[in-house]
Amino acid sequence: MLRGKSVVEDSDTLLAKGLIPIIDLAHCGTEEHPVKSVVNRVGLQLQKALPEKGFALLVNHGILEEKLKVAWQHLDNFCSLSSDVKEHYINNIEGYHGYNQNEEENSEGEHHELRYAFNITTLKISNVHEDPLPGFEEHINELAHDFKLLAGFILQSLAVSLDLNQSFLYEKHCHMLSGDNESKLCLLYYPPILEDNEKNELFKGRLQYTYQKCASDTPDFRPESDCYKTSDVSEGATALGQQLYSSGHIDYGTFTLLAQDSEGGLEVKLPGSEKWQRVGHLPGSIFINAGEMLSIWTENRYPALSHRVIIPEQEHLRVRGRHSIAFFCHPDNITMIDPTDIHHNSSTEDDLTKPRKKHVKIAKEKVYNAYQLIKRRFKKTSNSS
Ligand SMILES: O=C(O)CCC(=O)C(=O)O
Ligand SMILES: [Fe+2]
Repeated sequence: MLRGKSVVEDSDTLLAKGLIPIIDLAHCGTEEHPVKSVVNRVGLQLQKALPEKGFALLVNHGILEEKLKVAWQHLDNFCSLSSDVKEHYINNIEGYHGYNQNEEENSEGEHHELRYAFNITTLKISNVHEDPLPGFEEHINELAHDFKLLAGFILQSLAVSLDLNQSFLYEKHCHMLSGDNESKLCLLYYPPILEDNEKNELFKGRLQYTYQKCASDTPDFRPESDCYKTSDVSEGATALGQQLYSSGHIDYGTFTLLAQDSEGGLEVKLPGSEKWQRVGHLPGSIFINAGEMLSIWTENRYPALSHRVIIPEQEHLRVRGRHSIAFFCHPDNITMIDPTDIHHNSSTEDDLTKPRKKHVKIAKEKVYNAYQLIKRRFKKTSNSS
């Protein structure tokens, strides 16, 4: 048994309690012709969901579950390649594109993968050889494109939700997956956690899924020190965090879209709360959460969601590991993340009646562009770890 285990019943999840905003994207149109009424309705739903919960579940988003499953199958095939073949895909050549090696040595000098991550940062690069992985590149590129389109739609609704011109945010993210923009699609596989064998116990002790070095050869902008927060330690996670796949963190972009293959222990802290709560799994849905840049842009009107992934208590879930796909939506690098932009471009009554003093105060604060914010965050993270 894993130490400190506390079984969360299915009925204990936010989903089962009916506390998750579910946003239906059916009939939303195409990228060139989004259906205005759906854009507006989704905008209204985001306007309520993001301040209150920091996240929502998207359904009927147009990305077929089958397509996600095929991507995970491809990732599994990739993971089972020998280390020397995998090495060809390590992402140190073209920025962060490609395979993120993340292995840890146990006390006997054996290497174990903690998390496999394959990133798609641009749709142009062709660094996946067809040979050992037929169809892999075509499939993941198509999937990355689908996520980009979905993000594009959400950006338009998000702008509407902030009383901005519909294209305001969309235009500031127009280089997603094409350079000068830190957005990426990340295919993730966390190998199963086995237990009850002495060696493995030792391995688990060093496992440090909490201490996510998952992108150790690339900037992983998450606050690593978070894994030692007492709130992570409470409610079933041990001090070393053996029960966490991913420690408590916020994402740094505008928002993240996350698909999961099953109930894999995703937990969130609702805005204003210090309590970790299990989300629950709605098959086929995509989880959307606000990132740090959106919270800066909106002066915390849409707070960045704290989340983590805990290793499921249920043996049958644990032994099959976890697959997920995250699309980190970032503004173009040169975009100034300036809250006054949102004020100036919006025309709500509230905005018009806001005291002038407030604007003066905002104007005085230093404004960074998206790239500078990422660098600053990275610097902070590496200083604290
Ligand atoms: O793997 C997951 O499902 C979550 C990953 C995550 O939150 C992240 O990489 O930022
Ligand atoms: Fe995250």
